[in-house]
Amino acid sequence: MTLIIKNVSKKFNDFTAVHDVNLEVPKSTMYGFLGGNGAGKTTTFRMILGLLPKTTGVVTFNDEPIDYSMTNKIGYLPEERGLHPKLKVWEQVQYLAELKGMKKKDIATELDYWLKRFDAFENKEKKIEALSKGNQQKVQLIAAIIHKPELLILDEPFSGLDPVNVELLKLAVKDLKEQGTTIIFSSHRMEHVEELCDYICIMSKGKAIVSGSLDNVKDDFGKKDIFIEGEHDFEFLKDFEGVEDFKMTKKGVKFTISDESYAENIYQNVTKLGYLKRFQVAEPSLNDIFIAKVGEKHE
Ligand SMILES: Nc1ncnc2c1ncn2[C@@H]1O[C@H](COP(=O)(O)OP(=O)(O)OP(=O)(O)O)[C@@H](O)[C@H]1O
Repeated sequence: MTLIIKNVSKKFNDFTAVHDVNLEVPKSTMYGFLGGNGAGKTTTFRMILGLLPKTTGVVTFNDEPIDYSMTNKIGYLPEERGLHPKLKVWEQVQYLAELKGMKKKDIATELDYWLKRFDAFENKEKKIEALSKGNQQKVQLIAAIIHKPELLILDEPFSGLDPVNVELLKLAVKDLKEQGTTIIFSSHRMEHVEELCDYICIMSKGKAIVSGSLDNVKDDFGKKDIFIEGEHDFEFLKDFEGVEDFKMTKKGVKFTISDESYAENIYQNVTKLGYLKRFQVAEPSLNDIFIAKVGEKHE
């Protein structure tokens, strides 16, 4: 395991913002953090980075505690974007990259590469304050990745980006992962996490209530979605054993079964009706899991 988070907790006065979080993040994987507002994601990230005093627990990266000596190996996109409004884009990135130990010549080459890749090369000479919010975010993101970090932590990297830029960013993080970077990011958008991540953690009220590989999380959840489409009345399926969350759709029905073993009986009954355009047993979506888990009580 590259990053190990053991028994990590943080209190702000009497309020427990993060409670006993334990996670293992393998090298060169993407780990997605989901959770409602105030769930504890940013606090966890800040603890991983050693930015919060008076925390309990242990965080190691490649078997060493994370401290200042590791700064060149780590990239961080904080939730609160912190760029200097009066600096030009290249000056800002150069300043931050030099702090990470890069040489001016390498910074210039890498900056041009990333600005072009993020379709923002024309902003190189502009002041930060003259850029839109999304374009400022791209600059901060470049500053987080320009030194090719081994560990990259991105706090809501997709927020505020238009769909074209979301795609550019997705491709970039996928490439970084392929090249060996271990990436953690938070998002409120389930579909981004579902598409990109090998591992997920759902936080609720400071606790990691679900964590592990996406496949295991889906298997453990157990439930499956069934989609049926055709020109028949499917209403009778509502009363079948194991059927939950029954919903009529424009083309048929969608519901959940509490275990895949219920699918066969449903299939046999529904095929008696005649031609079907669709009968699909699908993995639960992350959205289904999130709603089911975060909706439950976690004491
Ligand atoms: N410096 C602080 N002092 C007091 N309370 C804090 C501090 N920082 C965070 N908190 C509290 O800790 C809890 C967790 O906050 P955190 O920012 O980690 O949540 P989050 O999951 O990142 O939320 P969001 O999705 O809204 O960004 C919240 O209730 C927040 O108000």
